[in-house]
Amino acid sequence: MARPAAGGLLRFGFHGLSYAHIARVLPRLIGETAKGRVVVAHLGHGASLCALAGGRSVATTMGLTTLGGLMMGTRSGTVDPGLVLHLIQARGMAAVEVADLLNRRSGLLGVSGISDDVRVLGASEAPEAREALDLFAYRIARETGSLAVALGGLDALVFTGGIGENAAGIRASVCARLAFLGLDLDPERNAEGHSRIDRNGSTVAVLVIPADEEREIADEVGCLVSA
Ligand SMILES: Nc1ncnc2c1ncn2[C@@H]1O[C@H](COP(=O)(O)OP(=O)(O)O)[C@@H](O)[C@H]1O
Ligand SMILES: CC(=O)OP(=O)(O)O
Ligand SMILES: [Mg+2]
Repeated sequence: MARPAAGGLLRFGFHGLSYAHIARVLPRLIGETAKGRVVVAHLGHGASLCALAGGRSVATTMGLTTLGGLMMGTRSGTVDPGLVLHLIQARGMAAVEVADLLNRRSGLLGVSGISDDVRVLGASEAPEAREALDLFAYRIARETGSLAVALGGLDALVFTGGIGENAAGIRASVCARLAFLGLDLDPERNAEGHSRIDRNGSTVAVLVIPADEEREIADEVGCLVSA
């Protein structure tokens, strides 16, 4: 029997419509591999990862709120819980100020001090911009490693969302850090924006699939209407 959640609090995860769409289209793109161990990286203003086993979510990086997991445009992602206590107890910050700091003034914007937009940071020559993008890619790769443990390995990695679909440099930086898993990115296919961007012989398939949450909503409403 499932245990009742503490105070009704649940680990929700987010970007579910995006992940549902990927799980739906993946078999057409990679066949039987779609039934294996897949990590999907939804990288937009908000960013999260989802581990799919047999097409079903078994772990995600966001939890009760959209603050957890990856570093994002303006959100910190996971931090030491003691940091929050320190800011309140030792620095005298109000809870509302901490919430504003972690949600709206952290992430790519906070680290770079320049922008939350990957396009602006990619075009900047400031070392802080480079540092922010490197940290963003490092956090994605590190959390992908964590989800690979949850899955017991990795057969496919999918990039989606505005950054996942368009930022070839971020994809390359993430994939380089995951090469030890047997993931071999094809730099040309990645730069040219193909949907399949791993090299022949890569033990991990790497794909870029456009997010289509609207299509998922339409399909679900269609199912309800025709039921
Ligand atoms: N051509 C591009 N190159 C790099 N990054 C891009 C590009 N286009 C959009 N982005 C990034 O995508 C982000 C928005 O992603 P999107 O998935 O549209 O957001 P949302 O979470 O609001 O749906 C922007 O913050 C920007 O950093
Ligand atoms: C859940 C979430 O972070 O949404 P968005 O990516 O639209 O900010
Ligand atoms: Mg979106």
